[in-house]
Amino acid sequence: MPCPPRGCYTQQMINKDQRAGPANLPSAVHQEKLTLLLQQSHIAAYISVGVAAILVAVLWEQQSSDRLLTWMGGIVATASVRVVMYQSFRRHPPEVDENSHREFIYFAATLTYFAWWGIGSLWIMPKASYADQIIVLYFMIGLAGSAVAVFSANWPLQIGAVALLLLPIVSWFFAQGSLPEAGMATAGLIFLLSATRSARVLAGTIDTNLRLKHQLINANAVAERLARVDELTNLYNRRAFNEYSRLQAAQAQRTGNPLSLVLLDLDHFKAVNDSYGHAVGDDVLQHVAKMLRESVRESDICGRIGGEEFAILLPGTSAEKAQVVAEALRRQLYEIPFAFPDGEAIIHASFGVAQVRGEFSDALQQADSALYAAKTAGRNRVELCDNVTPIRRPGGEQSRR
Ligand SMILES: Nc1nc2c(ncn2[C@@H]2O[C@H](COP(=O)(O)OP(=O)(O)OP(=O)(O)O)[C@@H](O)[C@H]2O)c(=O)[nH]1
Repeated sequence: MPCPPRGCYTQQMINKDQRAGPANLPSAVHQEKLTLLLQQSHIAAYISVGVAAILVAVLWEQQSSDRLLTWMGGIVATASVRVVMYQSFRRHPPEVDENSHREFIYFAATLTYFAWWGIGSLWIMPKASYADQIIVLYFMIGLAGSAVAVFSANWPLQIGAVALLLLPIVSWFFAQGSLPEAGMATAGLIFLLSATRSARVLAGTIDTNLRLKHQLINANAVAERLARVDELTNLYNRRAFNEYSRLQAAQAQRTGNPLSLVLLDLDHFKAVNDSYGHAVGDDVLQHVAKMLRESVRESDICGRIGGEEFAILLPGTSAEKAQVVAEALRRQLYEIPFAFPDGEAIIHASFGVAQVRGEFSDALQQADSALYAAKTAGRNRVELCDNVTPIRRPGGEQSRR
């Protein structure tokens, strides 16, 4: 089947739309937050390994090299888990609606990384000098600040990272009991509380923005669908059918492949509405649409182009073959009675067939003439345009809508 134009619905897409509906909003937002988080945090993992190396260099003279290198090894190992997991997410992104255990492992690895930083900082901090303690506290506060920004898409991870980084060192300072250390502890605590508050505000703002974004995406998808699909029958509406058919006609002219058009109009449909009411009339239209959808090829395009008028475009099909298809549809409709409230009755339709040989509008007029000929010849029959003298309906094509 030739590729449909961009933004144009194919029948398969319409069928898929019917099944899928708009994306699940909470899942779509969750997935986007996860993507945002992963994108930011894997670069942050490299940066924080660099920062750890600087801290090791700064403390090299004051602390045992074994201890510093062991701590650095732990930082590299836990950061590597985050990077490897990021690569795995990149290669196999989680589906919307998937409840991913990988996500849990990633969160656990990230929190372990920050716990290693937070608890390890006490282990590598030279306890004898205030200057060294301030240096370590400075590094921890800086890292906590960047964690607020990096994990802004996930509030629990933000708070977890900041708490794991700062709580051990702040508690240790408080436990020392001296005034300078209590001052450093208080400064760290104030930073911890303000970072927690900022984290919450930032995460809330991101959540609201993503929700609005996905609501807009869903609303656009629904509007796009409504503009092209007939709500009652889920077939193409007239505008979309014509648009698609014009493109197919141009393509058929280029490739030389045959293309045909079948129009069908239910017979005496007014009587159905008058006898059973509009709601039953709608049921009949849906019944016919379902039959058409299920009977034609996947590559054929069905549309409801008027009240009780349908059209089918058949790529790769000559008028003679389209006439056979139309005849089969006519018989199928005629042979399967419709269950009306007071019993079964036959629904039938008249068909007009034409081959699209140039402009689609010409073929539409020819098929319409053939359809009119089928109506005037007694209804419930198929006419091929080549067999009928072109007839303009009284009042022209417009008068039927
Ligand atoms: N239930 C329902 N009826 C519709 C809809 N659109 C158009 N109609 C009705 O379709 C009927 C068309 O009537 P006519 O144009 O006289 O055609 P007909 O009765 O089928 O007669 P022939 O085509 O000459 O066989 C009218 O009663 C319209 O109200 C719709 O969406 N739902």
